[in-house]
Amino acid sequence: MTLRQATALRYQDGQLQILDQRALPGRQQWLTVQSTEHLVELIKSLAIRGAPLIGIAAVLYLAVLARQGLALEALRQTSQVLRQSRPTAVNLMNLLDRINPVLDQGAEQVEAAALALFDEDLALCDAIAEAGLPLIKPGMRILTHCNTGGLPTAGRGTALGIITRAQEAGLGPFVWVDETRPLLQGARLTAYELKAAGVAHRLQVDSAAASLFADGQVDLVLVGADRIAANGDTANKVGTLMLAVLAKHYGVPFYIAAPWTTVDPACPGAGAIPIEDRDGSEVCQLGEQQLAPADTQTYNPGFDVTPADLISGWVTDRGLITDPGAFIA
Ligand SMILES: CSC[C@H]1O[C@H](OP(=O)(O)O)[C@H](O)[C@@H]1O
Repeated sequence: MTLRQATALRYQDGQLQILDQRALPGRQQWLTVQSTEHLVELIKSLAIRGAPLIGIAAVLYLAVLARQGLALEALRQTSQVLRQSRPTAVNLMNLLDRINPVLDQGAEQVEAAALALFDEDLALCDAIAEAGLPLIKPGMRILTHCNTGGLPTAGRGTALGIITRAQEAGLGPFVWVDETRPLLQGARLTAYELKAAGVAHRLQVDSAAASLFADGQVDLVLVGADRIAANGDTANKVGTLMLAVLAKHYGVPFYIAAPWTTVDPACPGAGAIPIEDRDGSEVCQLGEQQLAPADTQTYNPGFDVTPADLISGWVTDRGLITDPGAFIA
């Protein structure tokens, strides 16, 4: 049985479908991946998004091509093309590195390897939720950024997976949701997921976070990651570093939640993490509405890097890590 169903991805018998996250929360639009070029466009445009899910979509699409009988050299070239689709989230590279060695072993082996990577991420999400649960005290007010639930993973998510696990445990967490400009993953996706999970939350513009800290309204910051370097420096959605500095200043614990597939032991630290420089139209427009003159020069990094010394700990599938030395190979 090859069916695999995640919140935003479905694979069965050589067909890969994705829930277009650009259309959420207004429209539930499922798309069938038509070609490598189509998949790259879906990843680049964040129809498919989230460090774990990008990698899972890539390896499952190699299974689609292998079942179609694509030649080995073409499979290898496709793997290289997919590797370039988004440079920061290392899960993509880590998962491709794990399926590349079996590309010459036939469609059945390629598909089995891809499905195993899907199943692994689902289990990693559950392990992260259990490892993070002890951090959550009853009624805790948690601030989160971007979106880290079931939408960007094969399972229940990373940071949001811990929060919904705490909800299931009756701890009644409250979540401050950063809207997360410019693509609004918080407003569009995290609020959508928390509402579905019955978790109390309020949405704020990113720049309102500072006053929440100043007013003593935040007990914990819990966010995801796209790449954890060997020294613990951690890349995540732009705006995360600002929260880490605020948390340090106001004495609030700041935790990262991520599977070990987000760790890059070959990356020495912040300066070596490639940060995606995204199109300025994302800043100058809001959907079809022009906010700034179209030719306005912009600065639109997709991510920023929080230095390890601003991070209280990393919740991973291998447990709660507080020593950044744990990420060295
Ligand atoms: C569990 S998703 C991890 C990570 O990915 C998101 O980035 P994007 O929405 O650009 O794919 C965000 O940085 C999350 O924290």
